Amino acid sequence: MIEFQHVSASYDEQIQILRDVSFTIQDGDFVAFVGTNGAGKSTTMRLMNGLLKPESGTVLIDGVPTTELRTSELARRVGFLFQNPDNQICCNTVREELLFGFKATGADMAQAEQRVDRVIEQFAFNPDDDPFMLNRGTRQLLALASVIVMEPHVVVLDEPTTGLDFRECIKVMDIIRGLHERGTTIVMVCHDMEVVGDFAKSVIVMSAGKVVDQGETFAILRNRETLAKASLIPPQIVDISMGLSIMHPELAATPIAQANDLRSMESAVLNAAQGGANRE
Ligand SMILES: Nc1ncnc2c1ncn2[C@@H]1O[C@H](COP(=O)(O)OP(=O)(O)OP(=O)(O)O)[C@@H](O)[C@H]1O
Repeated sequence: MIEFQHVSASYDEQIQILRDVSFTIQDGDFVAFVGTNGAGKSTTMRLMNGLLKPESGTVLIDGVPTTELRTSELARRVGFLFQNPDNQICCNTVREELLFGFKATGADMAQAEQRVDRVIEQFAFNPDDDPFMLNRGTRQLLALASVIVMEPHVVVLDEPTTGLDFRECIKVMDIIRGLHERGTTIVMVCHDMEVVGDFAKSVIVMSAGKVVDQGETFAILRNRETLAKASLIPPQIVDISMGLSIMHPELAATPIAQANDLRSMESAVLNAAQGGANRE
């Protein structure tokens, strides 16, 4: 479990970046942090992996303040994927890169070699490839794999799909969904509301260094006040569903006004059409 209790933070003690931020992320959740540029989302992520310490308030990982956890212990509990894989990759071969976290935390290397072999197979990597010669999407997958291989309880992802094409984005998100299904807690910063709607179970909305709303994904993505506060545009189907129920108030009580994805919109529209045909 991750708890932020009245956390304030800054980089240079002059400008306060986070102000009195409180939230709880339960084990096994899949949470998306959303909000405008500069809202403080990445800063919040840095507080979770101890790269930044709170100026006031407490960040607790499994009940222990991050200020009391050694960096290696924190790294074992919370895996972190940076926005740019090139800030993460530092070794000359794929295999070395996947072993790096184990060496840095003094882990059992026999077990490490086994896990690395499994991940190389799962991702279909060539272990001898030079990471810096790989394309952007594969470097992102390698950075993700080097987090996953450590099997942390929590994986924090700062905009995991930025710079990826559609196919690469689906591949990365499918791997993250698989992790979540196997019980890993996922915390993700994401600007793409389609991705948030498709994957996240809950959403925390930030604006100007504060949490302005939090809750179940579609309760947030359907809240006009919250969307306006954080300048968010909901996923397309949600936008259409909300728009239709404004333009046609008689639809507000029908499944069309509740449709959050293409499949539920399709069945709501077909049902409505069949109802209309039966009445004729
Ligand atoms: N290393 C740093 N030193 C000083 N100020 C920083 C640093 N990193 C971020 N900031 C400032 O902190 C504020 C919050 O930045 P942060 O990156 O946390 O926001 P964000 O919500 O993740 O934004 P984005 O969506 O653009 O990534 C911004 O005003 C930013 O300029």
